[in-house]
Amino acid sequence: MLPQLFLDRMKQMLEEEYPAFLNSYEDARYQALRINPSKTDRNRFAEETSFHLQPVPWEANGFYYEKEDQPGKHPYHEAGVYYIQEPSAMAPAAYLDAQPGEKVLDLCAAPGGKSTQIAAAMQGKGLLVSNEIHPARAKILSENMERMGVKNVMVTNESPQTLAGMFTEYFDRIMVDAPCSGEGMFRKNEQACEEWSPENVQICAARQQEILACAASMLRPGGRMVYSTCTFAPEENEGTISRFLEQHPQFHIVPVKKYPGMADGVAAWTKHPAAEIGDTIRLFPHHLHGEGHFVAVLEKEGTVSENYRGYCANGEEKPLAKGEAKAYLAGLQEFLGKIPADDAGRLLLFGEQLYLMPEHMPATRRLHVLRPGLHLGTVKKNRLEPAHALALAISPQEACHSWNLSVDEARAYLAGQTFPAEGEKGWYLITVDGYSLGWGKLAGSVMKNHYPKGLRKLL
Ligand SMILES: C[S@@+](CC[C@H](N)C(=O)[O-])C[C@H]1O[C@@H](n2cnc3c(N)ncnc32)[C@H](O)[C@@H]1O
Repeated sequence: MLPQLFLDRMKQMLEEEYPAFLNSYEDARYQALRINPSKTDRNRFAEETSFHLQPVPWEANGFYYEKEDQPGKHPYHEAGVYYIQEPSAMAPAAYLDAQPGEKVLDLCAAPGGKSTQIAAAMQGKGLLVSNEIHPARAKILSENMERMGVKNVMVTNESPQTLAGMFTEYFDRIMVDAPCSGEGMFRKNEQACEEWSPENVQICAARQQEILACAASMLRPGGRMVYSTCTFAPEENEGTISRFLEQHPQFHIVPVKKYPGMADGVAAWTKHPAAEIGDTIRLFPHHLHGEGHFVAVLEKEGTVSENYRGYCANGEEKPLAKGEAKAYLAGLQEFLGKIPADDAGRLLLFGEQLYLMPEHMPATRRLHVLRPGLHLGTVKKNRLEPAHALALAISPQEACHSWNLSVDEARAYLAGQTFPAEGEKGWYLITVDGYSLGWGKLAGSVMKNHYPKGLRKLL
C-alpha cells in the first residue's frame, strides 16, 4: 500500500500527469542487465544469447530482458558476464563518464551497481575507490566487484567524513548515489514503502547535505560529480542540489543530453531553486521504461596541470621490493602465464594475501580496506594458492591451463561437484563457454573443485 501522504504530495506535484503516474504502478516493472565489456562484446552477446534483449537508451551496455529469461539463474551471472541492474539506475554512472586512467570515488557504493559500471568505463586503468559505510553491505560490494572481475578497485568501509579527512581535491570524478527515502523503488521494494515518512524525507535531505559537502572537498578543480537518488521527494532532489550550490558557489550544474522520456528538474518544487535546476534530470516511470530516479551532473570550477596529483594524507602504498616480489612472481607462474612488467612492480602483501594494487593506490593504514586491488592469491606453506578474484579477472589465454564446461556442466561445478579430467596436473581455470568461473585442481584424473564454498549454489 502506497502511503497516503506520499500520494497526496505526488498529486500536488504532477497535477494532470498524476493519473498516468498512478497507473504506472499497475504495469509490470522493467528489468535490465548491463553487459560487462571486460568479459564480452555487447553486440556479439546480444546476437548470440537466447535472452530477449532490447537496448537501454542511456547506457550502451544496458539491455532490458524479459521475465522468462531469468539471467540471475544462468552460470554467466556467476561468471560476471553481466550485472542485473534496474534500468533507470544505469543513468547516473553513464553521466559520470569516467575515463581510463582517472582517479574515481564512488562514495555510497553498495551493492555495486554504479561501481561496476564505472569500472567498465575505466577499462582496468586508473584508480577506483568504492566505498560503503555499512560493513555488511561493504562485503557484498566487494564480492560484486570480484564477480565482475574488476582489477583496479580499492574497496573501503568508511564514512564520508573519514575519507574527506584523508583526501583533499584528490579525485577526478565522484559518484554520490545518496541514501534516500527510496520512493522510486516502492514498486520493487516494499520495505522502502513501509519505512517512508515525511520526517524520514527530512532526515535523508540533511544527511545528503553532509555527504555532498564531504564529496565536494575531495573533488579536484575542474572535476565532475554526479548526485543521484531513487526518490521523487523534491527536498532530496532539487532541494538538496539548490542548497548545496548555495553553500558551494564553486560548483555549477552541467547541462547534459537528456534521452527521450527524461524530464527536467522542476524549480517550482523547491523554495529557493538554483538558477539552472531545470538542467537536472527526473526519471518517471510513466514517461520511460524504468523506475523513479533523479540525477544532477555537477562540475567544480578550475583547471589543473597535467601532472596534478591531489592530496592524500596517507601518501601512496609501497609495493613489495623487487627482491621480495621475485618469489611471489615465481609462485604466480604456476597458474598465470606471463605477468606484465608494469604489474610485477605493484605487488602488495596484506597478511598472507597477495594483491596487485591499482596504479598510485593510497596507503591503506588508518583505513578499513576490504580489497586493496586485485586479489592474486593466498600464501600457504611457502606456496601460492590462486585467488577466486584472479580467476574472474583473467581470460583462459592468460592462465597456464584452462578447462571449458558446457552450461549444464557449469551448473554442477557451481554446486561444488568434482569431475573427471585428463591432463597435466595442477591448477586449471574453469570456464563456461569460454567465460572464467573459478579454479579447479587436477590430480589423478579428477578435477577437484575450488569454487569458494561460500559462493556455491544450485542454479
Ligand atoms: C542508494 S544506495 C547505493 C547504491 C549503489 N550506488 C549501487 O548502485 O548499487 C546508498 C548507500 O548509501 C549508504 N549510506 C547510508 N548512510 C550513509 C551515510 N551517512 N554516508 C554514506 N553512505 C551512506 C547505504 O548503506 C547504501 O548502501
